This record gives sequence, C-alpha cells and structure tokens, in this order.
Amino acid sequence: MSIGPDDTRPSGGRPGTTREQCEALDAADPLAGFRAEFTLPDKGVYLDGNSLGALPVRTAERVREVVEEEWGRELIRSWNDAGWFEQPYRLGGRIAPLVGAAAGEVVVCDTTSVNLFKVLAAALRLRPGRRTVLGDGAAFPTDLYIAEGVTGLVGGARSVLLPSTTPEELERHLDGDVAAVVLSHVDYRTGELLDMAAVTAQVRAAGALMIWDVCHSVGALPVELGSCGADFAVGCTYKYLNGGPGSPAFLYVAERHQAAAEQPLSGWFGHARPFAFEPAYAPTGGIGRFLTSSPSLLGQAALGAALDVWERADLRAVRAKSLALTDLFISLVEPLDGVEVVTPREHHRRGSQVALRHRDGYPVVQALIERGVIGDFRAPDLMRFGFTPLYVSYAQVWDAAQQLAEVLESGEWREERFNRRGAVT
Ligand SMILES: Cc1ncc(COP(=O)(O)O)c(C=O)c1O
Ligand SMILES: Nc1c(O)cccc1C(=O)C[C@H](N)C(=O)O
Repeated sequence: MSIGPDDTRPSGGRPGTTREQCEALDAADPLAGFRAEFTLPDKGVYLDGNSLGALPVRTAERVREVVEEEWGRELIRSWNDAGWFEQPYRLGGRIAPLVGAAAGEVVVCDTTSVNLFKVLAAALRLRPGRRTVLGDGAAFPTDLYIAEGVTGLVGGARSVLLPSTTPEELERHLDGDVAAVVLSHVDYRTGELLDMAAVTAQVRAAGALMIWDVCHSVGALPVELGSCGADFAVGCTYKYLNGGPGSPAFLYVAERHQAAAEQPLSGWFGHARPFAFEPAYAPTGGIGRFLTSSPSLLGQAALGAALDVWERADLRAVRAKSLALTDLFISLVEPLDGVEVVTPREHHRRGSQVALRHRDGYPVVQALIERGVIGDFRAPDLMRFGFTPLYVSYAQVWDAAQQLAEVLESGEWREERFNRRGAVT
C-alpha cells in the first residue's frame, strides 16, 4: 500500500498530498534552515522530540568550554567569574519569553517533579483554609504522585483526580475547599491542548490557584502564562527545548505571589545570605526563594546552548509549521486500516504531537523504529508521534506516513522480535 493521491480512500477520506508537494512546502519553509543546527541521523525520521529533543550542534562545544575552561582551568573562580551563581536566573530569563512571563518570574533548577513539589506546597500555604488539590486522573503520573506526596504531608489535605478536564467537570469539583489545580497544558498521551486562559479564569474565579505543567507545550507553541493569569507553572527543557537528557527544569511563579510564597525545600541557594552561613532560614526575595541547591552547571551549559537556537526562532512560525505538519500527518494516516486518530483535529485543541490508537500499537511502533521512523508507544494502545518544527520536514512527514502504511500492509509487526516488551521509553 502507498499513501498519496492514487490511493483508493475509504469514503470520507481526503486525497493525500504527494511527496513532491511536500518537497515544495519544504522549499518555502521559513524554518528550514534550523535543521542544520541539529545533529540528526542521516536516514530516517525522528518523531520523538516530544520525549527527548535532538542534540543542537553547538551543545558539545559549549559543554566542552564549561568543562575544560570554566571548570578545568578556572576552577572555583568560575562561580563568580563565569557567572555560575546567576545561571539559574539567566536561563530562567531566557525561557521567560517562551512562556509569556517576565524575566524575574522564571528560574531554572532541579526537575519538573521537584519543582512541582515546591510550587504545590507553596500554593497550599497560600490558601490555608483550603485542603484539596485537583489533578487530571489521566495526567503524566509524576504530577499525580507529587500531589499525593505533598498532600500527604499536610494535615487534612487530599489529592482528588478528575475523570476529565471539561469545564463542567472542573465546575463540579471546584468547591470552597480547593486550594490548587494542577493540569498539563498539553496531554502527554493524546496531545490535547487545554484552553489555558479559560481554565485559569475558571479556577481563579473559584478562589483556587492554578498550576500548569507546560512540559509538552513549551517550545511547541506560544505559551502565555502571564496574560492567562496563571499562578504557578513547571516545565522540562529536554523535549521541545532540546536541553538534553535529564536537563534542568524550570518553574514560574507569578510576580504577585513571590513575596508571600514559601516553598518547603528551603535549601541554602534560596537563602537571602547563603554565604553568611546563618543557622536559620531566611528566604531571599523574588523567584530566587524557589531555589534549593547548587545548580547543575554542566546540564545548564547544555541548556544554554539549546536556548541560543530559540533566540532566533519565531514561536508563531513554529506553531504554524507544527499545525501544518500534524495536519499533513493526520490526513495521510487517517485512512489506514485499524488506525484511529486520537489527537483533536481542531487546531486550538492540539499540541505538537499526533497520537494514533491501534490495537497492536506496540509492535507497530517497534517495526517502524526498525525502519528508522522513531516514535513511541504509550500503554495501552497509543502510538505517539511528536513533530518538532525546527528539524522535521514536510517530506519526512510524508515518508513516516508511507512507512507506517507499509508496516501495516505487510503485517511485519507480527514478527516475534517486535512483540517482545523490552523497551520502556
Ligand atoms: C507532563 C510531564 N510532567 C513531568 C514529566 C517528568 O518530570 P521529570 O522532569 O521530573 O522527570 C514529564 C515527562 O517526563 C511529563 O511529560
Ligand atoms: N523524561 C523521560 C525520561 O527521563 C526517560 C524516558 C522518557 C521520558 C519522558 O520524557 C517521558 C515523557 N514525559 C512522556 O511524555 O511520556
């Protein structure tokens, strides 16, 4: 089977775009030049940037400089001379425009889970008469585990999981006991994008605080934490921002909360006078009070190099291409037998990935990976494909859809080696 206009489509199926048309789209793509800024396999299509972003070409050199020059040659002097102390703030300031925040509202530190622990605990303290934390039962589980952990430490607090995130369901649960709501801007499985402005307004109207997890939207689309009125947010940098495996995460605290917010991981980097070595904790002003420990400088160096690319990328162009790539992929794969497109078709409800339900999604993804098309699988039956506009081309989307059609048509995914459940990512 092949995809393209010569196919016999099931009724309702749209005629496909040809590969030549995709090549023409690539030739006119204003973001095409960014591809050369990443190290990518010569062959194949990488559609897993929603899990681990690709390696920016400049990263290795920047990390080498920090290792050999700042650390190796300058040693301890680099804390002051190379600006190591300021790095969490500086990187936060560079992420701020990508999430619609002011520079002093974002800081880079720790991991998404740890940062969620900090901001959720701070939110509970800001709403002392309230004890419920609402989360989405289908959220990436670490968020739910952290909500469980935080509420477990606060007398009388509880974590309640919503069966869905519709406005009606939220309304049903938003009573006077809800202190905070934690939701993902883009769902890690389905790719569904929530209306940040509307949800935030609804939550705040009920007197609760809104905490967004923007792991799957930062770098994929413009995020507007400030104008949407978000109270707190957390996000990772290893997906669309391309900071590297396990790269440091970030957190956002709206300026209006910074003076009163108190987070429980009160380590010395959040102290007003860390080098006075005082026995009692006294938080510093501003976003800095959300720091805990010494920054991980090598990880931060890699993130800095990745953010250099973002200085030049126009997020509106990224969003436009992301929607075009996902539209293209959906139109090419929706007629395939046994495939159900789970990701919303409406642009305003879609992030930058496409999730396809297939009964045998796991071995199908393994067979695709062997052919060089790298996506991933999320139980029980979702094949996930992430589209990163800085380095995925239209022709590659066409090739990936063609490979999927061939895998399904040939039935090669039935081979025993694709059905061994070894891989975990
Ligand atoms: C929505 C979401 N939140 C959090 C995480 C992970 O957090 P951490 O950086 O703590 O591993 C992920 C994926 O890894 C995620 O998809
Ligand atoms: N963060 C990951 C990791 O450290 C290892 C493997 C995968 C991941 C992921 O990013 C999973 C991802 N959050 C997801 O959307 O499923």
